[in-house]
Amino acid sequence: MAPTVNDSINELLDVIRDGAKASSDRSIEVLNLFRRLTLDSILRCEVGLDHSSLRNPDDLFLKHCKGVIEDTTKMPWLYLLGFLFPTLHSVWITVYRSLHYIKFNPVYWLEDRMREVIVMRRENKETRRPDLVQQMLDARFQADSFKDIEEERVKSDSSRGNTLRSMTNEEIVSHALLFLLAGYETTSTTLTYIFHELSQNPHVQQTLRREIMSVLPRGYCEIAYDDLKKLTYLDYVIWEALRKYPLASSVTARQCVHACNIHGLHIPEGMLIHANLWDVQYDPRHWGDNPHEFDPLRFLPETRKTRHPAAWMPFGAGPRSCAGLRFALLQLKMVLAKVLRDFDFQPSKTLTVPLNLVEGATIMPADGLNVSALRRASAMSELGCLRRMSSVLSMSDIAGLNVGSRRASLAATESDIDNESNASGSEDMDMDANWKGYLARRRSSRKNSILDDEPTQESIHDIRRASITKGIEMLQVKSIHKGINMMRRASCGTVLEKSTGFAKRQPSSVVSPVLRQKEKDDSDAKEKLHASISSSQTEDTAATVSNYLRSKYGKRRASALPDLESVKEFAEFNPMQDLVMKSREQILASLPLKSSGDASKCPEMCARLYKRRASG
Ligand code: HEM
Repeated sequence: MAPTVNDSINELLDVIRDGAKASSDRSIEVLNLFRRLTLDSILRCEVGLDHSSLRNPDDLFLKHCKGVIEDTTKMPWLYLLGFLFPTLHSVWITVYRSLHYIKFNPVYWLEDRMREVIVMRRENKETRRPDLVQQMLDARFQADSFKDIEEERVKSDSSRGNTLRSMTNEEIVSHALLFLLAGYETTSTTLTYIFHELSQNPHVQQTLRREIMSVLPRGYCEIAYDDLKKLTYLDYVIWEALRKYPLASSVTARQCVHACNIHGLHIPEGMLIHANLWDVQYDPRHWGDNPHEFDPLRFLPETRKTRHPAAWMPFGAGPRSCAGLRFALLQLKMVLAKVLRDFDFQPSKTLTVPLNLVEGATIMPADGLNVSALRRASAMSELGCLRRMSSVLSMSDIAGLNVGSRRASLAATESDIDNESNASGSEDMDMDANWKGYLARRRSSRKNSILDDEPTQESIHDIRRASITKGIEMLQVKSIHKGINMMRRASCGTVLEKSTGFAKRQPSSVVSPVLRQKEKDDSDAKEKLHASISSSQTEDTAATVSNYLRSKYGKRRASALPDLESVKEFAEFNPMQDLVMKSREQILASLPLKSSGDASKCPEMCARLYKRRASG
């Protein structure tokens, strides 16, 4: 499942990027986006439909799912009657169905599509795939265990006794529909609330991002399931959002089976009981004096231990609690981990707080949610990662380049450098084309099939190799400027300065004096390099470029964080930050260093400062 969800999230990243670019304050409406994401994931994981409502906002599945949820907000009287008079449920269902003759009911459209898929999957044995529908098709039960729902059928066929039976098509259709709607609406609304809280609480967003970056540093394309388990603060953020917004509280009703007394309150048999989750999850007895505050640290293990187990139950409780809990949590974690690596979220100018909520099947923001999505300089989408890999791996080839024979191209004028920036755009396009071509081929190969092949290691490997080859080609066949440009891009966490064309680091608050000196030396080297390129001193320039590139980028690994940031992010996230920084300062002070050049001679410092990987 994780690779399938990964695919959808990669598409989401592109849509966020494009959507934010198109708006003046980079704001995007995320509720609708997340609905499209969760719809795509659930359709892929549940019924094997290769679907992309993220790419196609007019998608019919999306339209009808939205229609179902909207109906639940427009006809609350019918749902209320259902709750008040549950024994008359067959009447309410008939009323609901009859309304179809007045107004088209989107549930029927979805039911028909599910039926088509299931009939087709049952008839065509070659369409097997590891999804939920397949499990239902394969399932076998004791006929007796279905007495309740199949009473008529089992009675009339009593001679069969304990024979096994499979699920009927109609049973599978109704389960599939339930999973589709439950999976589509709840997770997307939860994501919306989480992004709202993150944009309102920048310190939480920052801490969470640091944790994510420390476990999944730049260069990681796919997120492995095991890595997600290491993200504990991410868990706290999700749990706290589900505490503050128990959006599915309206579906936690139970019917009393035996009359009983609870704390003196008599509950007769057959009575419908509804847990008021909003009261429970804001109760100061469990959550302290300020339950309205968004504080993920409420879920620290020691605090959790002392709390009543039923004080938090956004997924319901007991044997009939949410059947999609694990899937929902997996998806929430993957989306947050990937999106926060690439974007910084802030409240949009048009946002009004508190959110205007509306009740339907779930409790959701009535007007969606607008947030501003700012792409981070270090954004590392799958494509970016491939680009960077190709840039970095090509370094082994640059050593072999005959720099001297490229004098002509090194004698570049200022306008050449500008052209080079444009050319780098075309390289980007080449790489984009590589990637898009690969996706298009994958899609067209599945065009007439409902089957979605999982991306194999091989296919990922192929596209990587293609990008690397492309990068090497650029360096060898074209000019060295393009090589330089690629090396520049290899240094992530930097901003490009158009005027000089060289990377300049963001100022860092936690940088030791020696590291500062190193930065200064770096920037001096860059200026010298640029000056020599501009003044066409070809012989010197060739040597300078070659030395500069080798010393600066030659040994960097694709998955490594830039040295300064690695140390900074690790240290800032670590609660031992002060101790770490102090001990490092002490080590630095005790070293006999005269210049930053000496630093590289000191193995201890190299080990501590320069070669540490964030994942180390
Ligand atoms: C953050 C996301 C989600 C929340 C907050 C949520 C919440 C709930 C709640 C409160 C219930 C009622 C439980 C009870 O009565 O005790 C429920 C039931 C259910 N949920 Fe979820 N859910 C989420 C995601 C999902 C997903 C992604 C799926 C499917 C893929 C799903 C499928 C179901 C199903 C099938 C039931 C009915 C279980 C039964 O009656 O036995 N849910 N959910």
